Amino acid sequence: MAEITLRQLAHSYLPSPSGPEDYAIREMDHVWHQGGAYALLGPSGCGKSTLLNIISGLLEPSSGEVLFDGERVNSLPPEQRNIAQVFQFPVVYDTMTVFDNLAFPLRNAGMSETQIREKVLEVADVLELTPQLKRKAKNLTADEKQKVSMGRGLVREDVSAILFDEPLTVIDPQLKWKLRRKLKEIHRRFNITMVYVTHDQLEASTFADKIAVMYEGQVVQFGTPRELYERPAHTFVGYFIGSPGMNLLDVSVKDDQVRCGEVVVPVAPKVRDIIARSSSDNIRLGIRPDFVEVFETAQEDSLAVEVVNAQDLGTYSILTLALGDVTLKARIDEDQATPKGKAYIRFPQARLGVYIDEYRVETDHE
Ligand SMILES: Nc1ncnc2c1ncn2[C@@H]1O[C@H](COP(=O)(O)OP(=O)(O)OP(=O)(O)O)[C@@H](O)[C@H]1O
Repeated sequence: MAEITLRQLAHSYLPSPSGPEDYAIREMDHVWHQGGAYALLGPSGCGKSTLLNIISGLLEPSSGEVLFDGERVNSLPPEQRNIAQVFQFPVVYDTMTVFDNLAFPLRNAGMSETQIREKVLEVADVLELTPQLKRKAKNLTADEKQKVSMGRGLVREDVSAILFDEPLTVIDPQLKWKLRRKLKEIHRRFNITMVYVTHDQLEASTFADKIAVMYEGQVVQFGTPRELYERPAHTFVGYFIGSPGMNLLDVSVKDDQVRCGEVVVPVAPKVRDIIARSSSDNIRLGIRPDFVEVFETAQEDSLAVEVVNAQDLGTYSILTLALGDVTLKARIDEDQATPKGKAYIRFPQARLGVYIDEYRVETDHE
């Protein structure tokens, strides 16, 4: 069991990196608390595997520290870190039985055969592998093999954390859901710190209590699925989480009014002041499609838009709207009539985020 702290951690695969873009991991501080169920979510190439390999000891970071329960482990090899890692492709000993595969780490640790049997049977039961215990691993299906890989991490009582690197890649879609639930159940039962790497937001939010979103070698937000959805801390989180992603409108202040192109956007005075004071030319207002209010007639503070498209998705529709030269999306429920041609939209102030140089700025109404 361990709390894993990453302190001023950075990693470059290049011998002499010259700028931030040469780093697979840009300097970061982060804590994975003991017993947490975490996901590390981000697009391909953002540094997820690099970070996992640094935690497990397969890779030594260029700078910074990895601490387990406050003890620096940078120079400890993987076998002394007591971290179990489950990779995309199952790692099993094909010629051994499932029982022997699961028993392998325990025999290595010198545990008695009686204890080994007890532990293997317990883990096999949780993973629903009991009927396969006597079978040779080479005769298993891909998902059974992956369950054996997971089981090898779970049998060890000394394990500090289990790191999963896209573990369901080789699993049939209908079984993925079942295995994800299994993992959640295992997490509750064994209370082990688990970090689950994925590029799939659904996988991340069904498994994890908290998600670290990675982008270009940095954790840009660490929060519950709800926090990531309702208050994205970075434009990337707004774009990457949710479907469709958050609307982002380029804005500036002209004649004391916040404008998106030529359209004046009504915002709270505090928001206007923040935008007016900023010297950046990268300022955007962000709002999720489901927080955009849509009306058929003009309302106080509403903006006139053209309905470009309406996509009926059963219980809701996604509208594509033109606000001046800008296109945005709004989601309306099935009980709301779909407007045609002209419509009016309003941005509830509490749902509107201000992003300066991609990061969300705190405003009073939040
Ligand atoms: N062994 C390596 N040598 C050099 N560059 C590497 C190496 N491994 C990864 N990289 C680079 O480091 C960056 C981060 O890669 P990493 O594999 O950690 O990302 P990832 O988020 O896990 O992506 P994926 O989901 O595609 O595996 C990428 O730009 C990648 O090209």
